[in-house]
Amino acid sequence: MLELDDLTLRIGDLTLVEGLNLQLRAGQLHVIIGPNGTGKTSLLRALFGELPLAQGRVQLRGTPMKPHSLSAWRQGIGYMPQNTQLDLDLSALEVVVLGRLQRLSMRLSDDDLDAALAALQALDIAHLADRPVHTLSGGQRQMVLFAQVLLRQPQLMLLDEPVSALDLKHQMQLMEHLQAQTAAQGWISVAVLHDLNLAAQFADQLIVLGDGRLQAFGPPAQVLSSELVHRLYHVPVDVLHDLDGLPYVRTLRATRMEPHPALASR
Ligand SMILES: Nc1ncnc2c1ncn2[C@@H]1O[C@H](COP(=O)(O)OP(=O)(O)OP(=O)(O)O)[C@@H](O)[C@H]1O
Repeated sequence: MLELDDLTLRIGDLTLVEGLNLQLRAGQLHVIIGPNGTGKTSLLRALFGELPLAQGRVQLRGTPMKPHSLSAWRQGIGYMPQNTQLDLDLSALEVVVLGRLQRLSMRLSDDDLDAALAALQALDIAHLADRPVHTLSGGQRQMVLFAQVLLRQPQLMLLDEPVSALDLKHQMQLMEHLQAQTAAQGWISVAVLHDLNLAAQFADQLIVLGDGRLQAFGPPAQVLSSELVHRLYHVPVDVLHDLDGLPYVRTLRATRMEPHPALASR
């Protein structure tokens, strides 16, 4: 369990997130949704120990996060930040092996290399293994960094917009892998997504942030409503349900473009 108790985050005079209480369970995929600038990235950074807590407590499996022992805290965390720029003179395989950094001694073991290759294969990107990472496309980099955090075998997985550069096939591949491994390995996974339909399809629990506060928390079928989406994003939507009862969001246009009169008469 990851417990957030009365968490408040500030940068200077700006309060980013206030009074957040959450209990996130092992084996579940939690997806944070919410408008731009509402504190999603800041929350992940705080959970990784990159942004100090202004107030409140965070505990992972009973162990509190403490400012003087952050490197120990981070050992159990797979963190994939939003920025996936990789100006390194390393191959994709070498970048993935860095996921084992906390365990690497002077030499790489065959086991480390096998695990890195297996992670690339599981994500269908083994063909990228020898490519220098600075030559990869944005989507390829994102997949390689995902393989790297998988290799950490984290207790807590923090992913900031992990599919933002991915095509449809790779979005599904990454999310399916994350969901399956979270359940199988008992990870506590937290991912920020902007795509509400992807969030509804894969989240066990949605964490809905708006105006720096928790607006809703729970399974997508209970949480996602037209009223909530409209209140958050000020966009008219219908929230419909598929045959499995999963919600999906259809955006509605408030106005329709009329053809220019000169074109309409043609
Ligand atoms: N280093 C910083 N200095 C000043 N303000 C910051 C800093 N980092 C974030 N903020 C502000 O904190 C607020 C929350 O930012 P954050 O990046 O957490 O939002 P977000 O929900 O992840 O947004 P997005 O969906 O656009 O990625 C924003 O108003 C942002 O401008």
